[in-house]
Amino acid sequence: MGNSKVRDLKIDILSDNWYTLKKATFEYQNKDGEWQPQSREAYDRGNGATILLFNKEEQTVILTRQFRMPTYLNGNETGMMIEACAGLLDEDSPEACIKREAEEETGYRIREVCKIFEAYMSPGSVTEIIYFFTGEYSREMKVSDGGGVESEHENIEVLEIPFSEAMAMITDGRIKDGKTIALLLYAQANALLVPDKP
Ligand SMILES: Nc1nc2c(ncn2[C@@H]2O[C@H](COP(=O)(O)OP(=O)(O)O[C@H]3O[C@H](CO)[C@@H](O)[C@H](O)[C@@H]3O)[C@@H](O)[C@H]2O)c(=O)[nH]1
Ligand SMILES: [Mg+2]
Repeated sequence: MGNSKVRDLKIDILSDNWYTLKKATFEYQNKDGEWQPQSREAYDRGNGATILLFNKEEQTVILTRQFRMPTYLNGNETGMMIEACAGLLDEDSPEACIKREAEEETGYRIREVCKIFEAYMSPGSVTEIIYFFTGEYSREMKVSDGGGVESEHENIEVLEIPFSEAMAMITDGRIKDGKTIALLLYAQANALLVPDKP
């Protein structure tokens, strides 16, 4: 931590049930040099990784569909979300995490992944940084049905969708997940799904 405009930082834990809700109390030096007391809450659920699995030949991407309670509480009629495969790092590196999650959630054992960027997805309220990857998949990489970890009741549906359809799903609102939109737009901007010239 190296911001000289922040001093006297204290952290209180407001909730420590599944993840951690923290309250940071501190002073922030404003433009006039005055120190102002502030407090901000931050939800800490660790960091995560996500991946766009794509197949250039077939022009398809692998996405997942699952129930997300927080969206159900905020206007998502069914609570179902279409998302790129993603997971929390736990003790793993981002690359090891995303390979593990890809296999658990989608059933594909991906050999090579490419880190494209990292992003705080909700910097005013959630501490999490997400590491973004892309990876090519093909039939022979499929080692199981995926679906997520049984004991965690993940109930994840695996979808294989034409890339053009996935892009249309952003526009018509069927895809409403920030990390998934970022990955699909990245793929379009960088022509990832454009077939190799013969
Ligand atoms: N019992 C219990 N389980 C929880 C709770 N919150 C989450 N879980 C479970 O913990 C597991 C976490 O699964 P991961 O695959 O590791 O993470 P994720 O939920 O897919 O999260 C990913 O996507 C999120 C949304 O975009 C990201 O925020 C996150 O960083 C990550 O990328 C899931 O089975 C989820 O249901 C909780 O409060 N209680
Ligand atoms: Mg997940």
